Amino acid sequence: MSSLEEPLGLGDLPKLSINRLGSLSSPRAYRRAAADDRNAHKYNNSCNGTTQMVFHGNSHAWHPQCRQADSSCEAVELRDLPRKVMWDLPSFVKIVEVGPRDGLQNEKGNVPTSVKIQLIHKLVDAGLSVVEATSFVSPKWVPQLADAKEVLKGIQQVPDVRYPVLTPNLRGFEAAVAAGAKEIAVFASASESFSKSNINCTIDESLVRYRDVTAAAKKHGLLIRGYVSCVIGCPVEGAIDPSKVAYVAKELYNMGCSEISLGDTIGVGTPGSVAVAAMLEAVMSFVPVDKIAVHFHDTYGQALANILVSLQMGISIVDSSVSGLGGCPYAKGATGNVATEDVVYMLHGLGIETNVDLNKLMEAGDYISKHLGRPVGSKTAAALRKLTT
Ligand SMILES: CC(C)(COP(=O)([O-])OP(=O)([O-])OC[C@H]1O[C@@H](n2cnc3c(N)ncnc32)[C@H](O)[C@@H]1OP(=O)([O-])[O-])[C@@H](O)C(=O)NCCC(=O)NCCSC(=O)C[C@@](C)(O)CC(=O)[O-]
Repeated sequence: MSSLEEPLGLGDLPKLSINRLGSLSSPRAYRRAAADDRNAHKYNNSCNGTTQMVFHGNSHAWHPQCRQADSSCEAVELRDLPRKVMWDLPSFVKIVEVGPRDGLQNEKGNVPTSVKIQLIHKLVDAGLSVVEATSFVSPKWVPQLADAKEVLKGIQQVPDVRYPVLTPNLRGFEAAVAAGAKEIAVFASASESFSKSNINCTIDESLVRYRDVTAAAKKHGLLIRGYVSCVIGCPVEGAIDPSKVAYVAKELYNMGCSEISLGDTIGVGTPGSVAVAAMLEAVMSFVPVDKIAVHFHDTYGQALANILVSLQMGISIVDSSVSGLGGCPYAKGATGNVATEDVVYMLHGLGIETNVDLNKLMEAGDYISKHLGRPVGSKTAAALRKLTT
């Protein structure tokens, strides 16, 4: 047993091959790439190649730009540098916004249904194509989402946008379908203790239950998302063996989940070779990489670094929560998900497309933060607001 205050025994995890990480940047590769870029800068613009960082209001990004006033170097913003030092990054990342569900399930105060609906509309308006709307779980367990039916019915669904909802059992599934759900999500755990405290059954019992739910969903032609929680650590059991994560992911994939989201529920993962990379390697043995999503809570401030490593390993689906809302009522010590604004800022900075408008996303973040009566929980949004007001 390890408490949250004690470091998890991650060193005990089995050592798996991490070949895909072989392409991570080395200092030598970095120096070579940087030299190439300096040369390109000089050759293309016949200038001395010195640059300064300039803030571009429209794109909300800092870019290196030539110091020479009359230079045409503006075009040479060293855009390719990230790709030179970090190989294999995807050109597009799909963001799955989980704020209205994962975020609001953890709020102590009551959030009115109309506010939840408005938040979802704002997130879709910002360009997010997947917004997890709510959960059809027992209101005794999660009273915050007791208005699931009203929320789902109240949304003006936009074509081509997905609004998955969590369903823990057939009862929840039927209620979700009756309210108009077109996509559901089942949620299992790689930790026995968390499975028991979150859904009151063992891992294997949950898989039996989810076989019924996914069979029913397939009959109705619904899309199915599968979650695995505690993929790195559990507040009760400590480090979780990657083979346990791989087992649950494989079972969910084989029962018809089209996307498997791997949740670092208590946010203890680090980008080091053992924790996140080994877990992803283990899952990739059973689930195609383009079907895997990563879901990092930011308890230890490691989420963005973990996402970056995941991208380098081929992942292109990332879960996040506007304004960093979130946590799980049944995972002691878990704080919010990584903030969507911070993920978008990082991805755009890497030259990766998301189709998300950061301005509109920040408006959604302001809206819900104001409602909850606290400052916005995204570092990016806080910094950009200071810069532009
Ligand atoms: C699974 C159960 C229902 C088992 O709960 P149980 O108590 O074992 O089941 P039960 O069948 O005895 O039901 C208890 C009561 O709930 C009712 N009930 C039963 N099912 C439903 C339903 N679908 N909708 C509405 N009501 C329901 C049922 O009718 C009964 O009511 P009563 O007869 O006492 O009046 C419960 O444990 C539960 O709802 N758990 C959900 C907990 C939850 O939502 N946790 C947060 C989501 S997971 C998460 O956040 C992690 C994730 C996904 O984000 C990834 C990550 O971060 O790692």
